[in-house]
Amino acid sequence: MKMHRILAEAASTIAKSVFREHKVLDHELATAFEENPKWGKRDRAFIAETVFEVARWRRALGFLVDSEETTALCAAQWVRMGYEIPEWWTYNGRSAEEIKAREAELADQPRAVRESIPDWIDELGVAELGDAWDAELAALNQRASVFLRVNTLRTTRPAAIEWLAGFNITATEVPGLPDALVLAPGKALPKSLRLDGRVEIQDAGSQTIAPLVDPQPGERVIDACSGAGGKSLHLAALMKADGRVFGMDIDSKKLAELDRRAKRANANKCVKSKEIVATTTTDFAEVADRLLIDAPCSGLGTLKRQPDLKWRLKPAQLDRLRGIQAELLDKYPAMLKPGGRLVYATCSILPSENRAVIDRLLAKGGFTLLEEKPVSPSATGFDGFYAASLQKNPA
Ligand SMILES: C[S@@+](CC[C@H](N)C(=O)[O-])C[C@H]1O[C@@H](n2cnc3c(N)ncnc32)[C@H](O)[C@@H]1O
Repeated sequence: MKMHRILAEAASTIAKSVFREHKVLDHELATAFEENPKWGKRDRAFIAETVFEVARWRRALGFLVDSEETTALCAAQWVRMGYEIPEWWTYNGRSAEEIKAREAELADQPRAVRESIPDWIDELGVAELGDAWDAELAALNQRASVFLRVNTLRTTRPAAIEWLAGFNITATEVPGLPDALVLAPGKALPKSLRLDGRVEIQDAGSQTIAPLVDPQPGERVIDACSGAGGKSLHLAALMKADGRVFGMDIDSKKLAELDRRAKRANANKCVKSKEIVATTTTDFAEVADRLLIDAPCSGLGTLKRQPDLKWRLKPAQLDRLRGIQAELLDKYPAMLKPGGRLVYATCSILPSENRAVIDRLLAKGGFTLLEEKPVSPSATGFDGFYAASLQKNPA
């Protein structure tokens, strides 16, 4: 296979900005694609595969090529992809033949190298998950499938499958999740279909959270960390857009995106965005029948989708996130009616961000645990999530 120099250089530049400047891979890729509209589908696929796999397998590739330089890591990845390393590609590291030969030795390397994860996360995984860490880590290194949630305010699942087939996109039902579809491997959803509102890109694991809130038509539901509203829109659909979902966040840009998405989804009469300010918890005191706290977290359950995250995340950041999680569970339940339901959720698989946070809430009193729902990447093939539903004890 022939490799184009401009594309190879673009991929290496993106990978470098991710590793050296801690840029977010997804954003860097989107910007590069926007700035280069002439790149075709195959060009984009080559760049995306290179940078995603280099980010995913950084340490393993480093072992193969015996270098940590991005140019060398890219060379090792291209060997894995079946390319010959072009003579114009200069890097300090082993040759293609040596790279291939070292694949066999990779199996004998420590897990953190083999599975390509910083030592501190590997140690944390073992400390928190014990024997289960091996399988979870391996699952988090798989390539992610594209999952969709059918917006039942606009269409039905069979009609959505047919609609997508009209664009030559094969989507199949995901067992156990009534609104979920998965695309055939390697297929993506073009932008025009993403902006249509009939379907939303939403991981299957994420689609297990809103049903746990169990919102009923006519109720008032607060989604206290709504971001751009992946779960707010799901809540509104489950309520048949009858009632109110307050999508709250401290980030007004994300709320503006929620407003746009709600309009496309036919949910804008039900979903109202509210920027969180100092008086929000008193303004909304005991207003909600149900409260979702989809807390900021390490995101370690989503490494398949954002492998660059593992190199950006630092122990101090994780400590800070645990502090925020505790603080949100301290403050936001004031917005819930007595007898109402609280759901706490994260996209982390670490018990210290999940059950430990709930245990502290339970120890303080005032809540009864109803159900816990961990989503294991190795057991499901989905992103990793955790959710716990609790009842606020009646007054
Ligand atoms: C896990 S993300 C939410 C994802 C979103 N629920 C979804 O389904 O698309 C966590 C969100 O919490 C927000 N956040 C951070 N600190 C917050 C705070 N103190 N109060 C409310 N939201 C906060 C972040 O801006 C971010 O959007």
